[in-house]
Amino acid sequence: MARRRQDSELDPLAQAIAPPIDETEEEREERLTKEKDAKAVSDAIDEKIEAERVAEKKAPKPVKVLLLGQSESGKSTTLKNFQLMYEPKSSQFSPNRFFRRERASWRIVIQLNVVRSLHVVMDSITRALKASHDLPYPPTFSSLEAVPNISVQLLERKARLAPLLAIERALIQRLTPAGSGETEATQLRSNRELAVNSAKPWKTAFNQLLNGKDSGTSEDDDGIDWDDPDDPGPILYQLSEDMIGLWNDPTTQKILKMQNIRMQELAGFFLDQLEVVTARRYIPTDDDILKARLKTLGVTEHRFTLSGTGVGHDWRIFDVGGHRSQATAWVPYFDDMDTIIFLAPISCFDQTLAEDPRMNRLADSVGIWTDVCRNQLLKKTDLIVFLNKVDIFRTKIQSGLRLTDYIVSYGERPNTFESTTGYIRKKFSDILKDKSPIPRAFYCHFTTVTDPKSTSYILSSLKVIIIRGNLAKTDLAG
Ligand SMILES: Nc1nc2c(ncn2[C@@H]2O[C@H](COP(=O)(O)OP(=O)(O)OP(=O)(O)O)[C@@H](O)[C@H]2O)c(=O)[nH]1
Ligand SMILES: [Mg+2]
Repeated sequence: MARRRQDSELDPLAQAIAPPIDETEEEREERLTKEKDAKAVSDAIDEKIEAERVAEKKAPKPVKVLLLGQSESGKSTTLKNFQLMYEPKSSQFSPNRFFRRERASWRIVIQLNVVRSLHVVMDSITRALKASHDLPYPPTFSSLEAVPNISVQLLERKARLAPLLAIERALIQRLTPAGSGETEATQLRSNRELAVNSAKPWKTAFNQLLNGKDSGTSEDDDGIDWDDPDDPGPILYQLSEDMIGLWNDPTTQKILKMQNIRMQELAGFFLDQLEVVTARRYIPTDDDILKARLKTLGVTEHRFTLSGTGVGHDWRIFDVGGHRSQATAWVPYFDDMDTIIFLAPISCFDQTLAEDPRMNRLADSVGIWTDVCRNQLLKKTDLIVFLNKVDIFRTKIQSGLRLTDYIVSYGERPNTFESTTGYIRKKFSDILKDKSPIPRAFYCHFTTVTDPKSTSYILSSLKVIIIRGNLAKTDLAG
């Protein structure tokens, strides 16, 4: 006792926990009981931590899937399909209501898509006008005689649509409000496309700023503030008739055709639904949200719980920006993926890259695929190819566009849908066979990821393959 007192005099910690010198027998009893209780609590916590550690070790490892492919290949749209299928629904009576909380944000994106499309159309009319006034001749025109007569009525419509420019600016500001942390991460590219860094929860930030709350918390709350004085919806509604008239005017269609502009193939095409999307109380449907275009910057991780082999699995899906400089730059960071879903938009066989007009967009996709296949870091990763935008591809082939005019190696083969798609599929399969450091199975699907029905069917069928691959790797590691 005397010795401990000596120690406690020297050591402040020992002093703090040492029993009082004049402790009575009763106080001692009480102190010992308290200490016993405290130890029991501490032991229980230790046991719980150990049990959790053991359970975590036993649980299947999270399934990691990376979406890869050039810009506009459909990565974010594929992710939206996963969200539609697997994120918790608000109730079993309102299936596919996942996007409910985000509808206000997607409405703005769709409005921006509409306004951008109209600017493309209006710019084409301006070019046609310049040509008809004998101004410097645009290279897209084959001859002066080809300039159609532009009616006064069409010109008046176009003039009445001038406010669209201001609306576009307002919409961009709404998507990137000051304080959302988005402004510095958001870029307006040279082609006027808005890109948002998806690593930041832009939709939540936007909704909160818009409504002062996390919107859409009740079942019938769509998160849209219909009385918001800054909402461009009412002006778009007022301009609706002119937008529809301008788009449907045969002269407009002729001008677009002559300038080789196919609006239907551009990302975020809503011009055939103008009446619906500019309606007073327009709320985007799930299909509309799948079609809405917002370019991705950076990388984002999404988590889902999926069951596939009877066990609940934690899935992590990574969506990355596919801008040319980014597409393969991601690869070194993703060497621990179980599966890569590689998206190749096959409909772009007749397009060149904006950044490099000498490069065919489909050839670019094939180039990225080759890099992925031969990459040593990814040799244990399962690869699944989505040959995407088959709907547009089919239309092009059926309208007489010849694959061989753009892909010379196609040669004299018949220009049918079956033959052309078969050729492209084989090309991707051969590259995997030739370039992969170790033999790997070739999984390939023709997809239209804007169609949620067929896509959910494909994703369900892939689920088991992906989980199986993940389990095999876990077994090998263990
Ligand atoms: N018609 C059609 N449109 C598609 C298809 N897949 C995607 N789209 C549209 O193409 C546009 C681009 O798709 P995204 O999913 O944003 O492309 P992304 O690969 O994420 O592009 P980045 O974010 O720039 O890398 C969107 O407007 C989609 O709605 C398809 O199969 N058919
Ligand atoms: Mg994207």
